[in-house]
Amino acid sequence: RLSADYYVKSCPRFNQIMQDTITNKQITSPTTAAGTLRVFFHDCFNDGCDASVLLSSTSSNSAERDAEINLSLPGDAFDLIVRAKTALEFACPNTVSCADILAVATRDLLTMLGGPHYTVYLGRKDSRISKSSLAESNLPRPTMPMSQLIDIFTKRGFTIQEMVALSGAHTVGFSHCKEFSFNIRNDTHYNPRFAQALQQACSGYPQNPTLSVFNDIMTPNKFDNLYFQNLPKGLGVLESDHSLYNDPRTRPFVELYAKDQNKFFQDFAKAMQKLSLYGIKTGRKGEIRRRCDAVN
Ligand code: HEM
Ligand SMILES: [Ca+2]
Ligand SMILES: [Ca+2]
Repeated sequence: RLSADYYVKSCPRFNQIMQDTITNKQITSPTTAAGTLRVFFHDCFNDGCDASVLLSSTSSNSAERDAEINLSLPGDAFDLIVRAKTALEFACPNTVSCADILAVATRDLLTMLGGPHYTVYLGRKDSRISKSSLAESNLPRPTMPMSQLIDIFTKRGFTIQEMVALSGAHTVGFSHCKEFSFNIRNDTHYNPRFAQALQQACSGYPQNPTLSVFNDIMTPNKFDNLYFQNLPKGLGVLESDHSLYNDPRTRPFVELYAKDQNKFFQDFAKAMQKLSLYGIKTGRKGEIRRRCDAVN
């Protein structure tokens, strides 16, 4: 039931409105792209790409967004979706789902950063449920052992290679100091000078929880394969980044993508397209929300 031109008749200006909104937002707030990519991932791994992550909590429900693991999702990503939805509701009311907006925004922002293009099939419906209690168990943590990380992906039908390709998303964006600081001193996988620099950058983090560092120190704002080239040099930020290189199950793919950016782009694009279809709701299993932060 999904199709690439799902809104051609019902909302002919869909692509144009998305493009305009995204370009404007990304130019004024350049951290939007990485933030949106992470929001999309966190939505999809929680019961599918159904915009459940966009719902706000109500007096009777604590929504995913308020789960501890999602508190660091940046406001700019949510703001982008609100802007796109507002413009789309004006042009074609009750037509475009928030889940489709998030999927297209993620793809278009990736392209703006220099990443690969892929077709996003459209026609997703929005969820009516969002539970903060489920978020923690569905999402990977940097402190999890590799077996558990692999489990989270394979349970959802993603191979180990697809997991590594998708982790290449850490070629852009930030990590807050609290996600890795406790670990720098004990983990021998860090390049010693890099460990020192990280410690310095994060020295004030208990008092200042907003302190953060780039995920890819070489090209933090460019979507490329430098993330994979960093890992063998001990220049990964999160413990899970280091593990991708240090675990024999994932290392071959890190080496492959470090050598061959085209292969990384091909595999990443395919895996993102697969992610964008994961657990989606169609027909009566969902709705077209009028506002992305509340059920109808
Ligand atoms: C393999 C398991 C993964 C773990 C343990 C993990 C963990 C994390 C953590 C802890 C952060 C820092 C967030 C912050 O402090 O604000 C982060 C950032 C990020 N992650 Fe992951 N992640 C994983 C996989 C993925 C995947 C599959 C994607 C997308 C396809 C992704 C996209 C991102 C992006 C884009 C950022 C930067 C966000 C920003 O700049 O606002 N991650 N990740
Ligand atoms: Ca979801
Ligand atoms: Ca990069």
